[in-house]
Amino acid sequence: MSRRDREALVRADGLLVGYTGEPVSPPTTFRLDPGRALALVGLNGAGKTTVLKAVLGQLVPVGGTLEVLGRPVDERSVAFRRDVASVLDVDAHFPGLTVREHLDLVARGHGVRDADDVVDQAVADLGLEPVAEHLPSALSSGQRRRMLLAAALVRPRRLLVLDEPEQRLDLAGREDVVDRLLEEKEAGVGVLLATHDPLLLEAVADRVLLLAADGARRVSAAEAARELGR
Ligand SMILES: Nc1ncnc2c1ncn2[C@@H]1O[C@H](COP(=O)(O)OP(=O)(O)OP(=O)(O)O)[C@@H](O)[C@H]1O
Repeated sequence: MSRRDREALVRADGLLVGYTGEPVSPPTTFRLDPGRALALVGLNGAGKTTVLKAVLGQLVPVGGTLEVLGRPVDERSVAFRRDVASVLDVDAHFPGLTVREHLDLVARGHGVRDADDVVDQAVADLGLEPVAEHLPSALSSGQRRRMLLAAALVRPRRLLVLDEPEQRLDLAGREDVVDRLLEEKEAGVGVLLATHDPLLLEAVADRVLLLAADGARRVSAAEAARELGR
């Protein structure tokens, strides 16, 4: 394996993902390097989330090879849990903790030393100040989504996996996410996302992989954004 290959955060080769042994999308081949962003696009049901679940170790691939951080996925390993942050479409939060308490718990649970500063920054970046002391039940769906995104940003990470981070966000929220993801890339984090948002594609994605029934192929961000904008 070359040094470049060893440094890849994700390498998929002929990857087939699906449920009960049945692939839901064509084989996909891609790699993601530090400081880069790869976007998966495609129609509803094309298999984007399923690919992300395989990368996160929530599903065993049906075929092909998949390596994350240089080895087959083992989501139980300490290194994997330390280095991989994700936000899927799951409302994963503690109902009895305020926004700030939730973020603080995530940061401290991951051993972040300057947790107070990191949490303050994420609260500000995601526009959560007005609701920082609120319980999740008192948040709008977009504010809850912002909290979940913030939770991924208060913990250490080398790889950030996001499933449609634009969901339920207003334009200002989507612009906040763009700004944060550009900072993530700048800091050397690799970003793997599924999205339907032309803004994210054009502003953040370095590569775009289109999943379609007749095969997966690379398209330009502009081409994908045009398709999605229709
Ligand atoms: N738990 C499951 N068991 C069986 N099939 C599933 C399961 N979850 C999803 N599928 C099927 O897998 C296919 C791909 O779903 P997936 O959620 O990956 O699509 P997607 O590209 O993320 O779509 P969307 O744009 O709607 O989020 C769909 O046909 C879906 O019905």
